[in-house]
Amino acid sequence: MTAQIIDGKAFAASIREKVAGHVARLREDHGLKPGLAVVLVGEDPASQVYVRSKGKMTLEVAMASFEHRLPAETSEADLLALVETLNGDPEVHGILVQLPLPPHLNSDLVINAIDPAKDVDGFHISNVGLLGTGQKAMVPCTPLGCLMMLRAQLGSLSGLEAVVVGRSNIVGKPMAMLLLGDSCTVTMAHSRTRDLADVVRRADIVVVAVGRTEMVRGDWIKAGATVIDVGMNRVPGEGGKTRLVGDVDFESASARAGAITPVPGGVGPMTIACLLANTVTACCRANGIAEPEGLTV
Ligand SMILES: Nc1nc2c(c(=O)[nH]1)N[C@@H](CN(C=O)c1ccc(C(=O)N[C@@H](CCC(=O)O)C(=O)O)cc1)CN2
Repeated sequence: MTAQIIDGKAFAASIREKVAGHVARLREDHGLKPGLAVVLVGEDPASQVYVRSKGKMTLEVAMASFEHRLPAETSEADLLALVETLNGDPEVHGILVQLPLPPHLNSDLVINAIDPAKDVDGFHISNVGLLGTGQKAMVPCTPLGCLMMLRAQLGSLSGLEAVVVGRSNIVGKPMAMLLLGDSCTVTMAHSRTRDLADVVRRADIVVVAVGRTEMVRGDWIKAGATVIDVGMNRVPGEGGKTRLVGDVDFESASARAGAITPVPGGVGPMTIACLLANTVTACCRANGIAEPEGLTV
């Protein structure tokens, strides 16, 4: 079997187009302009790239973009004061603090200082609790993007066996909650799971977010399974350059899977598209306007 490639880049473009339509309607019908504030502390090169993309794409869908770049040595008190200001700013509907933060800053403390209604990352403890109890939450962008791709690929997920490899707060745990919400039978596995290959082999859906280069091999994949690779690992490439590879060995896995996301061009682009979608959702909720269909779960 040769897997169908799930084109996250094209899917993300279609979501951004939908978001742009909703932004136009919010302006025409309600005089509203959704605004997203992104806070970057320090100069981590990858974070700088992501924050630049977020700002550019926010403007492309005609939302307001507020970028705050702070020096690496910013104190926790100063960062918390900025979050407080953004919480009170009526032009800001979504707040995102780019992770990772420099080690002297407590990211849990900072994230939990964000107004949960503006927490477009869905990382605030209130949103985690709402998602975990099946209530209306802000849903973390990467797992939201994965769920959208799975639904588009498979239709109903009800009753399917799903294995999530990786237990991070940003991807693994919320992904498991979302799959449970869609009535999958969910197993959470991780790098210390015994007989991991056998656990993965029983899955109709495999989501891998474990941060280990090409750890999941083709012979771990059940024939016809849908494989979502969230991994983003930089490895040496040709001519002294680096290249990006996932947590799944793409070549061998695509020989067995029914469908698979590539890296790059799979899950990554969905993350920013879902961030824009969450900002529209937050703006609607803040103003008592019915939320557009299809932008969240
Ligand atoms: N506050 C947050 N911090 C971080 C998040 C997050 O969701 N919220 N996620 C990641 C980084 N991230 C967005 O912030 C992100 C990662 C990757 C991509 C992406 O489009 N990747 C491309 C490849 C890009 C490249 O070549 O480097 C792809 O996979 O095709 C977008 C956003 C950590 N921090």
